[in-house]
Amino acid sequence: MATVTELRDKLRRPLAAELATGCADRVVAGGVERLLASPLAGPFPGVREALRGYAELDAGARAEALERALALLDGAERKTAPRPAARQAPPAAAPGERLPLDAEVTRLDTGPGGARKLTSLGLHTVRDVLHAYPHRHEDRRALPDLAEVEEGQKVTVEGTVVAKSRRKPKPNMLILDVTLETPSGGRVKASWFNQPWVERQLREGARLVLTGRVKKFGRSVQLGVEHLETVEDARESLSTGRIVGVYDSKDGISQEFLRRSAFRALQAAPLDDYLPAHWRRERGLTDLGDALWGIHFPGDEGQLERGLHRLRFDEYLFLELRMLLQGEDAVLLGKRFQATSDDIARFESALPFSFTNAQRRVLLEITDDMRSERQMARLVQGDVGSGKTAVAACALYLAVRDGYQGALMAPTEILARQHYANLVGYLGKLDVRVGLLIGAMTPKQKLEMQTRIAEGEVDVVVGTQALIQENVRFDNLGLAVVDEEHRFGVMQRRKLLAGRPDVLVMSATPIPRSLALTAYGDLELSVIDELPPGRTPVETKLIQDTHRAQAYGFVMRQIREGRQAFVVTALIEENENLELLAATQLADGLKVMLPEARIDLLHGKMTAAEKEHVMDRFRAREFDVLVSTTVIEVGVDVPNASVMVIENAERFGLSQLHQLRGRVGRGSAKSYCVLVAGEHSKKTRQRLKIIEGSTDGFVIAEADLKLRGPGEIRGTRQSGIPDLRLGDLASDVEIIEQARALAKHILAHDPRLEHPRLGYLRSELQNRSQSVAFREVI
Ligand SMILES: Nc1ncnc2c1ncn2[C@@H]1O[C@H](COP(=O)(O)OP(=O)(O)OP(=O)(O)O)[C@@H](O)[C@H]1O
Repeated sequence: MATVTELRDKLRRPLAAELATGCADRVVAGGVERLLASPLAGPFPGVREALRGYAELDAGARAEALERALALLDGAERKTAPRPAARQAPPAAAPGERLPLDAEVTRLDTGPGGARKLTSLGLHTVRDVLHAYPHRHEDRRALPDLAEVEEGQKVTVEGTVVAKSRRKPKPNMLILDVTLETPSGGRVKASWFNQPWVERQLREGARLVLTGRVKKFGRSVQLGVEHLETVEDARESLSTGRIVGVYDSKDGISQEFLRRSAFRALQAAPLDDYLPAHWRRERGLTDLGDALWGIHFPGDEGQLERGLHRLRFDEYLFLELRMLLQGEDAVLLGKRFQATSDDIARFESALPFSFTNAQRRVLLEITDDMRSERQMARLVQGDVGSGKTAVAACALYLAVRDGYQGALMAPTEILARQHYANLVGYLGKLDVRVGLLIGAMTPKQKLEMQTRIAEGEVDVVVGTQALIQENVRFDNLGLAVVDEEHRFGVMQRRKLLAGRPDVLVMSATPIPRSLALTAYGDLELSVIDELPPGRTPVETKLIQDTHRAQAYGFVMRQIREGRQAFVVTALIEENENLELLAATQLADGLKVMLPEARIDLLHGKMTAAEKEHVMDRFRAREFDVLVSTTVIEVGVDVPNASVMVIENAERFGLSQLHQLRGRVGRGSAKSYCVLVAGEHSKKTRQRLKIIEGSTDGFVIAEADLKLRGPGEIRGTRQSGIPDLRLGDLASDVEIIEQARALAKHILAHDPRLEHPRLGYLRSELQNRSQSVAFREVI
């Protein structure tokens, strides 16, 4: 048995080489011949026969011969080996060395360059890898039959190649078509463009597992293949034939690699539970090992659900523990401002509008805090466009009037520049000196700005993280405003707090008030629950991609009226390169479809300066349509843009769609949002209809939760809160209450977690706080 496997493994390498290079290689051929002559191949005359004269065969024939030999060996192996039980457990691997959780990833056997890839994703220890959870899961178990598949649905099918053809419609274009017959007798067609290397796997009679999106032509089903494996490979694969996790990644780091790394970490790490068994039992929580295997490699939906539930519970438990432990020194002395009503009136009289009642109420709450000697720590929450920045500008003005400096920290350079422009607009005419400090500036410019800040020659500084770096010293910082808190860790906020300025956090993430306490336990909450008058809600229309031409016809009419448009494309398969490709193709397609329009592109691979240049030109109306990947950040403000088209809208979370849509409808013109659904299933329609029917962030968040299934995007992207990678504040009310009760119970009996029984829990709390993967949580 061992020899079958060994010989098979040794033959797989040359096969891979043949398929990859497609040409006969003398070294590879020599290796195969030696292998055949070795005792290893002795017991397999059939294999030797299949590979007879190997070195003389041409490239295509070699691969076929190798495949024949491998098929024989597979057969031999199946006869001798007991078949692994259904795909419940992950494939077994040789038991390796045990590694402590804080062992560096270099000790995980992830292949050449593996450790470097992991660290480039911020994963430095085995613990980091274990807790870098997939952000969604894909069901890649082969469908028993194809009767129910829907257009656009991603499915996995297993079957035998019953027909195969190759076409060369142009000299440099090769199209391979195959028809696959599934065990239930269904037929699926699949095509590959310019991928000659897959041809070897597509011979008639080959048994394949394909994953891809369904396209239906009448009753015939066509698959846009994204993943292909032979049935034999699929049996040992971490990437098909099961529910697979999809991880956050970046260019050049494949999902396969990340799955393998998670697998190795799970095998190597001790998964001792830090929660005592009786606590788990009482709360219906599975054990840690089952949960971690369950989130990375679930045997079935049940295990995935159990795992998610347990790991979510843990997140809340640690969050609550941390908050309760920190609570002791919560009342801090801060700055005491005059913040007079005269100054507020002076600020308002310089505005081109008056504050809404909600803005006024929130300003009162803020000024109450500013006037007290307690340090202000307040969260201003308001839907997109509700006027949070205007309120923050007023608070900054009050601080400056009292002789202090103010700072505004934004999550990205685009937003920092935009806030800078807005603040100059609001405060410039009130003789407030506003400065900008961002990473993209030259060292000389930065130094100059730092000096001016230190010497008190700038009143309000706008920046990114650069603002909290060591070498920025304020002369007299009184108020720090942090935009979109969820992008920053609380640690960063604390750094900014050196010198104890009052702190105002702005967020557009809709969280029910009762739950905001958990997310921002140490912040008071103010809500701007009213939009400025005269805003007509953005009219939203959901269409299928087959009606795209009409949608762009409408865009063109808006452009002729002097308006501008955003076109946003979704992230495809977690790969920046593909995303860029999709955006570029879309932009090229639009140039053909809308020849009169001036079209430009914004994507994540541009440098900050390039992005800003594009945004500046868009704001200055130098072009009409901005095609963008999701780098169109929350908060981008181009009031003349009156229409947004969101392609493949089904790939976004609803809250994200709502944020994106908030980029239009910011001026006085009536604005429109077109959601183009690339997938036509009932469920997609139902979800997207929510956005079509409401412009209220809270309503949308709630409705979304009701519809969301376990395999869909969740965590940070949805909730917008970094402390929670899995947790979703709005849906987890019950778990939060349980976790809070347990945290209180623990600390009531043992305020400093000193009991030896809680040793594991204590060290997990500390370790998570230090772990890079949990950096945001601290
Ligand atoms: N009371 C008001 N009346 C009229 N317009 C206002 C009022 N307050 C703010 N605005 C304008 O509305 C737009 C959005 O305001 P602002 O940028 O302050 O909102 P925001 O809540 O910070 O938005 P986002 O969350 O999208 O960043 C701006 O163009 C601003 O000038």
